[in-house]
Amino acid sequence: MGEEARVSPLKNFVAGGVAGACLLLAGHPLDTIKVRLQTQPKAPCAQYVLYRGTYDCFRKTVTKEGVLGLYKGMGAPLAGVAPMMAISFFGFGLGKQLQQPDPNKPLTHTQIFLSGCLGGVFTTVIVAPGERIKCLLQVQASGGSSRYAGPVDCAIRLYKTQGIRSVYKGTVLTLIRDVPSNGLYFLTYEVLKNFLTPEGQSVSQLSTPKILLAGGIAGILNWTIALPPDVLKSNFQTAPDGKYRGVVDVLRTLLREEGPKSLYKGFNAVFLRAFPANAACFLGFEVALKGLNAFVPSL
Ligand SMILES: CC(=O)O[C@H](CC(=O)[O-])C[N+](C)(C)C
Repeated sequence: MGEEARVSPLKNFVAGGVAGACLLLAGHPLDTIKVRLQTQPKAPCAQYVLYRGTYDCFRKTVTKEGVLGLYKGMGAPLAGVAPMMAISFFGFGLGKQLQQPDPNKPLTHTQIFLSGCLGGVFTTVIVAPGERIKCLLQVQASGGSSRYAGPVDCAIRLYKTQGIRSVYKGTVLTLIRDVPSNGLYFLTYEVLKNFLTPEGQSVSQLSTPKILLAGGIAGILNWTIALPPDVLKSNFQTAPDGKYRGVVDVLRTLLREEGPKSLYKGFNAVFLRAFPANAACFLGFEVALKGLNAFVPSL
């Protein structure tokens, strides 16, 4: 693999930022639904459940809060997703460069996977606090209370009351979610890009529908392994302090109270979102990269 020209980590960083903005705009409404479904309180019987499913959650959110309700909690990701994807693409590019001293020697699948994993390690520094704040805001809106006025207020209060540990609550689960899924994400995209490139053509000439297809599938596969740790993370990060003793305790509690199916809570919302959001993400990346190559080739 790898007849593609080598892209500098800096170009990956800038184009990754554009990719992140596209990902957020296309995916945030379904992300709100996902978090609300994942964290809704367990009802004594089906009749009292707050949201009966993806459509029910969508309908109730729009009826109660308007369409903008779907964009609740977007302040933190807005400031977080673009840099997160910028760092993710940067880490991926750096990982590839570190493992490929000779640009003419193609990388193996394992090396591509490991490059993606490196991106996942780097992003955790900003993703863990970003997710903590985002989930708290999404859940408080769904519960009807407004303890935090917004992302900055939330970050300040968490920091003031319990320090940096509270802001970074859920870091281990974020690593468990993002390191392997990042590896699979980039590996899938690169493999599909090569597969979809007609014989004798360069991968950089891939058509828009094929980029969308490769990006969308990469997003879906990424979530098949990211969803169970994501459910644990959302529950852990939004739980009152002291409710869980740690990662294993959240897993045990969820399995005991709601069974193994609970690890795929929010499945419909996640998979409905994954394809369009990640298709938009990779298209944004490729378009931005073409722009950078044309206007700032030396970057
Ligand atoms: C698990 C996750 O956040 O996936 C990201 C894409 C998405 O659908 O939000 C991509 N990445 C694996 C780079 C974090």
